[in-house]
Amino acid sequence: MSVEEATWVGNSRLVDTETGSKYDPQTGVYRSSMKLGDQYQIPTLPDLDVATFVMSQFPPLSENSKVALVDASTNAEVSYGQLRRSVESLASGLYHALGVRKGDVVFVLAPNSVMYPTICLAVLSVGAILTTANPLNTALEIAKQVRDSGAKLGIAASEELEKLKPTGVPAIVIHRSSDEKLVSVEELVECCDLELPELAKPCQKDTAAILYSSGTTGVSKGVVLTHANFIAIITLLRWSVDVTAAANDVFLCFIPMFHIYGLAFFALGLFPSGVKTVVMQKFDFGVMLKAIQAHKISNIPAVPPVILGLAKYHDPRFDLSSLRRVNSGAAPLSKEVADAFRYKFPGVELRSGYGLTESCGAATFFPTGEQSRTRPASSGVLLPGFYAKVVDDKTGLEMAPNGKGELWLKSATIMQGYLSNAEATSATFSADGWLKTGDLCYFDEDGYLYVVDRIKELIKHNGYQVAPAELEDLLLSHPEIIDAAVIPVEDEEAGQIPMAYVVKAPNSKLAEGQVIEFVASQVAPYKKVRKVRFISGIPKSAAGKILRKDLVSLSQTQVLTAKL
Ligand SMILES: CC(C)(COP(=O)(O)OP(=O)(O)OC[C@H]1O[C@@H](n2cnc3c(N)ncnc32)[C@H](O)[C@@H]1OP(=O)(O)O)[C@@H](O)C(=O)NCCC(=O)NCCSC(=O)/C=C/c1ccc(O)cc1
Repeated sequence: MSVEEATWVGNSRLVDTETGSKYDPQTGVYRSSMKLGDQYQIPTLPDLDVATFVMSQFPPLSENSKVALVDASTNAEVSYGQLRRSVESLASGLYHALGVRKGDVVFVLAPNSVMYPTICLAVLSVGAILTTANPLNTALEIAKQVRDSGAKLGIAASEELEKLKPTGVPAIVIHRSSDEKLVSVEELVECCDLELPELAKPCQKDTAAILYSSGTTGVSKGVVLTHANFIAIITLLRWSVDVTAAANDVFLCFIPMFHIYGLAFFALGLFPSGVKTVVMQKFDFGVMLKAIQAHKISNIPAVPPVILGLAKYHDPRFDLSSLRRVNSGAAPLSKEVADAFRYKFPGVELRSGYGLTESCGAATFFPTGEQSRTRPASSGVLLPGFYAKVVDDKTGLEMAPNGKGELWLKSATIMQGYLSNAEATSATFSADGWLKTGDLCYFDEDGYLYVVDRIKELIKHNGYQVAPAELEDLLLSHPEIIDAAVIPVEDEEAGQIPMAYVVKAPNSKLAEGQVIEFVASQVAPYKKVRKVRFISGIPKSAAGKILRKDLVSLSQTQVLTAKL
């Protein structure tokens, strides 16, 4: 597959601007009524890999000096030409110097940096499989993911290397180290330039990444995504950048590249649009305001807590007049927060989108800011090529517009399944291949999606997934806890916080603070249980399933009672 063959012809906007999702009463299926122009068709050539696909659409060689990435803390710039060379050199180093081969899993443990996209594109170029993790995860959590994914090599920020050591997996660091025995990505980028043999190249059906998500129930599982899944979402992303007129925007990246939202946008998907992205290593509100002013940022893919922060705490000493578009994803954006943001920033288009790790990122979006302004509670319309059903959980019937039920999805971006977990995979797909999202939704008559509630057992803290089952397993490992259930409690700033109901062993003197500390010492900060209530028994169904809704109602009553 040559680079030229993968390149789109021209860049004119052949976009059908009819929007909405059409409902077919015969089949009960909603589908996008928007059409992709000819130049945005999802490539079907079987021997195409996502790295070749992305790099084939970099700006032409005559524009090699165009800036792709800027480090927000040092202002160091990476041009598209440098990015291409770094990817090719690192891929060569991974293959020839480190022996990484097609199908090997490479574990990336690092915060955001301008090097992160190079690492992802190089790993994918050699046909290795990317697995990523939050560097705030504990050594125990990382060891579990290393084991589950079968990682063969680690690529870590130097401060995270210690967490990989106990796993025994060989690891390299990102920046050159004073320890001469440590190989670094920087050295490989500088030294290696041997060609990759044709045989090593991956193709569309090969696995590209294993990202972790708890899905609708249970603990975190490896979501298997292919090159084809990424090629499809990246095609749609490029189309959406064009259709939302964002092609000349300067983007700000603080959402993490180790999750699908940041990975699909910033580590892979925005480069075909030729945009410039300013990268923050981690989120800091003040640093974000400074970066917007200094780099004249116009577009921020964000999450609700950041939008709330901008609406509430924006410091007028900063000039944010460059801002044009802010996206919200990863967690529900309330109408109140959206209204408050629009009041503070009347000239900025705020749009919500809906997506999942299991759908390789976005499934819905808003083509225009106006559509979003008039429907502040909606998450937009289906992306082209997506099909949806809204299924009543009791009757199994497909719901017409305004009828609520579980959202089911089909598209070229949907995962292959959960790694080595046939049971969870078959529970998540219907017999005829629909992905059951675990979200309670409806479409209005114009085909706009509204996410009403979560059916799945999941807590979203700052847009990060927290699996109740994982915290319950931990709580049950405490010698003085005989039963436990973890539920979400609404929180203005973080969206939700995890709260535990705990049954103590007889005569135990366990206190709330001890339970909080016990969990906190073993999990990443965003998973901490932040409230504990003791209870005599956990309510369960006849089949032994925790009745979480009853506990959520109980917690709300307890809050009200405490207020009186
Ligand atoms: C920017 C946020 C909202 C806030 O950042 P933060 O204020 O730094 O807070 P953190 O949650 O990152 O963690 C801070 C915690 O870590 C701690 N911490 C800090 N550094 C340290 C340290 N080195 N050591 C140990 N502790 C530390 C720190 O003390 C603090 O602890 P605590 O106060 O107890 O919460 C951040 O949480 C964030 O980026 N969240 C986004 C998560 C995210 O991208 N989720 C996407 C999942 S995928 C998905 O759903 C996709 C949807 C999608 C939807 C639509 C689309 O179009 C496409 C996709």
